[in-house]
Amino acid sequence: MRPYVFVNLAMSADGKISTRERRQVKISGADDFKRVDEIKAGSDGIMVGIGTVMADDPSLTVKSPELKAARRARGEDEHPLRVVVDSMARTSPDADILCKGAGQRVVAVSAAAPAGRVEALREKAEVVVVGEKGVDLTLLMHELATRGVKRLMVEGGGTLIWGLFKAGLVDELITYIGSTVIGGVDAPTPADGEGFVREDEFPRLELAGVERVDDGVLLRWVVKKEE
Ligand SMILES: NC(=O)C1=CN([C@@H]2O[C@H](COP(=O)(O)OP(=O)(O)OC[C@H]3O[C@@H](n4cnc5c(N)ncnc54)[C@H](OP(=O)(O)O)[C@@H]3O)[C@@H](O)[C@H]2O)C=CC1
Ligand SMILES: Nc1nc(O)c(N)c(N[C@@H]2O[C@H](COP(=O)(O)O)[C@@H](O)[C@H]2O)n1
Repeated sequence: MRPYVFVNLAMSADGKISTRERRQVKISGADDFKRVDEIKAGSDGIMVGIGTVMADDPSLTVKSPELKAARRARGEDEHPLRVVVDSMARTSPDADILCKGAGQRVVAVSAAAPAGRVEALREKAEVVVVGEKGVDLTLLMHELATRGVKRLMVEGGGTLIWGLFKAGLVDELITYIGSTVIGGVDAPTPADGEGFVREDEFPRLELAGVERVDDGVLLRWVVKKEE
């Protein structure tokens, strides 16, 4: 049992999701940010890796007052359950994702995480231990499903997205391609990590939507199930 997992990200025309300094950059325009807010508000959970928390310090809150009100009217928290994938419990207890906006948080750590940092995080979030040295994403998905997460949005970054593809845990990939070039061999891309080598390992995608948004294009891909 696991949630439906969809990845949403914004990349430049040359396929970069940030600069080589891993600084947060604005790739999307106003219409795309509105779309992202809507799909976030329609999700039960939203997940990022610790690399994104340290680079961007995102809150991952729903921004629109109307969307927050609609969630409350459905009996939901204003914001989806926020999840950080963080083997060594490096998330700062002062991170925006733990401090901004009401609602529940899960920090997924491994058994190797230092006890003191885990205890500090327990003040702000539920800490789930899944995996020995790194976070076992399959076990984490099961834990999230038992907490009622049916639709999970993944906001990045590239290392986490790679890990999810590698584990066969992605159902849908939504990419906004913006009208800019970032460049840099070390700039992060939508799926980093070690990468696949054999063609028979490559996840296969079916194009489910193409739409012009702002000055860029939104692509929706559905991951084909293995036959
Ligand atoms: N344009 C966009 O849409 C977005 C851009 N970004 C950008 O992405 C960059 C951050 O990406 P990145 O550095 O790759 O960091 P990620 O957010 O992908 O976090 C990666 C970290 O997650 C932890 N992790 C734990 N278990 C796993 C696992 N099983 N698989 C994969 N990762 C795991 C690892 O750290 P540990 O071993 O310590 O647990 C790993 O280094 C930033 O520059 C940010 O601005 C981010 C989101 C969206
Ligand atoms: N969709 C999208 N477009 C961009 O241009 C971006 N830079 C990002 N980045 C993601 O948005 C997060 C910010 O979240 P908060 O506003 O703090 O809630 C950031 O961390 C990236 O995940 N996304």
